[in-house]
Amino acid sequence: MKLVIATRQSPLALWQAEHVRDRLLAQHPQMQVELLKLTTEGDRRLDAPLAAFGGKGLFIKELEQALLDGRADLAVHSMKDVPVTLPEGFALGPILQRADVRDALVMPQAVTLDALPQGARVGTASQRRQAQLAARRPDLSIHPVRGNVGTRLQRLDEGRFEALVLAAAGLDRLGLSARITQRLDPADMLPAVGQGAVGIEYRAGDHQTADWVAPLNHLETATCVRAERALSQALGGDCTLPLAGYAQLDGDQLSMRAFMGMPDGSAHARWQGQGSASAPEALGEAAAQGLRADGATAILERLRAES
Ligand SMILES: NCc1[nH]cc(CCC(=O)O)c1CC(=O)O
Repeated sequence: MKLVIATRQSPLALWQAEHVRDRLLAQHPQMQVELLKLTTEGDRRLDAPLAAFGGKGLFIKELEQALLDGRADLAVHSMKDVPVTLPEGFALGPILQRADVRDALVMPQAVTLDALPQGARVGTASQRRQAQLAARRPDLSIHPVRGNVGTRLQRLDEGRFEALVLAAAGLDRLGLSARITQRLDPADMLPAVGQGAVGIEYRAGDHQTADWVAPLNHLETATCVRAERALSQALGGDCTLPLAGYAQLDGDQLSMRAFMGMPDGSAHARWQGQGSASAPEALGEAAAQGLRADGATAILERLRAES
């Protein structure tokens, strides 16, 4: 029994692949699990704006090629970065238990978002984070920053901005929790669809691999992420949209909050509702409809006109 995991080489991607490897070894002690470390087009072009070269899909194309070639059996991803529709021939398998879903502020000089001085510079390249920051603190000035978590922290340490927004899960996984100044309540900064969850992709029809990795699935997380991805899909599935969505499961009840806003803070739409845990996609679609009714249709038109 041998499984090969295709992974990017960023410290976060490696942590996640090693985590899946360790979980597989705990499940199947006789198994041999290897990592195939690849460099993706997205990694090679970390300085270009994401939308300019085709979006986040380019971070996983090389991993999928390795699956097709049979050089690897599975690929491990942050669910936040997995497009809602996979190319033909691939399937999304288990989704592991979600870690801290929240965004985090890293700020050497302030203690809370509200305590940041007027006009403070905040580093983020995410339209979603920008739209929500602008809705709450229109005075802040947004500075685009891309690259791995370490690169972004370095830019902060160089003094390019006063605060940085990153996913708490990424910082925690990298042992950088001590750098977090404030974990933002989802009411203040709603996370991205899939944030904090790690998922496994394999070749469609590879039942052997599917069977081996199936025990890693965390049903509650998978249900929530299904609802969140349905929201994204119903709004066009573009993962660079200023869209946030977070589902939570309580018994049979699935609840969800969604947000879409203009990155300049000039308009936003919100929705909140409940549905059945047995129909997560239906809740995600209801959330998309709710957002549209609250102004997201006009926001989507304005975004399209500006791009
Ligand atoms: N887009 C990059 C990315 N993809 C997943 C994470 C963090 C881990 C996660 O959300 O699971 C990050 C870094 C960040 O946004 O700070």
